[in-house]
Amino acid sequence: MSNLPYIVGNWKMNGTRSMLSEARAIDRSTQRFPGVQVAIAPPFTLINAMREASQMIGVGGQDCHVEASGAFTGDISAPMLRDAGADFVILGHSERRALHGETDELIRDKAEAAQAAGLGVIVCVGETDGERDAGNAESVVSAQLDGSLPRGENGADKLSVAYEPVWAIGTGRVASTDDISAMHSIIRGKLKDVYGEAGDEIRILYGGSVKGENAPEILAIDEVGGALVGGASLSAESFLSIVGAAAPERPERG
Ligand SMILES: O=C[C@H](O)COP(=O)(O)O
Repeated sequence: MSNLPYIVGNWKMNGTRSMLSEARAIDRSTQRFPGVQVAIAPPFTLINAMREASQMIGVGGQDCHVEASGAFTGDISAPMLRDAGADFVILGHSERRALHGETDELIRDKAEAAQAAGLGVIVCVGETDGERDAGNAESVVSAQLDGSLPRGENGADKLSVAYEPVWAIGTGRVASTDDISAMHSIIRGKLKDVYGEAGDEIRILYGGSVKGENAPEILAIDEVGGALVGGASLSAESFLSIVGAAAPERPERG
């Protein structure tokens, strides 16, 4: 299990082949930051091309089906992601939970299927603003973790958790450092309950309006092991400013 800071770009439903130039630029510059693990989850259509166009960065999917194959029109399975060159998959993103009705149980099944296929998994959790205003942020996130974390002997393998308060996604509003710190500590406690000692090694990413300007402060928070980045991952320049903020030392020349 790597303990490098993990900076993951989620391109969501953005990007055609013309955007591979951004991925190439990110890949080239990532060589200057050996102390950071960098990855991008493009749309399914770009996974294979991005894998072939890059050497340093991880490439991942944004979702997968529970089954390995079958009559599931429009879906993509975990072994198919592997076959296309993906290393990992993002599961349970709030947009999938809200717009596709994904339940904790389904996300857990997907996570276990992805791990069985050899993929790393990023399980996303996070409360809405209504849930936070009602004082329920902690209980909502805890319940999401209880329901959606992969179990079984190797559940902690290549697993990360992304805390993304829904109200911070794409809004320019960022959770306060105190709130991020408090929630990440709660998540760490839960991971230790579920996985024992292995729960200490799982990286907990923050996501929600992370930019180059706020990344240094966010990434310095105890228990923040990286960032899941949406909008700012779509250009090499803005994404690399976040990667640079995660680098423990000055970049190597190049
Ligand atoms: O997966 C990424 C998150 O939804 C964050 O998106 P954002 O950086 O555009 O707020």
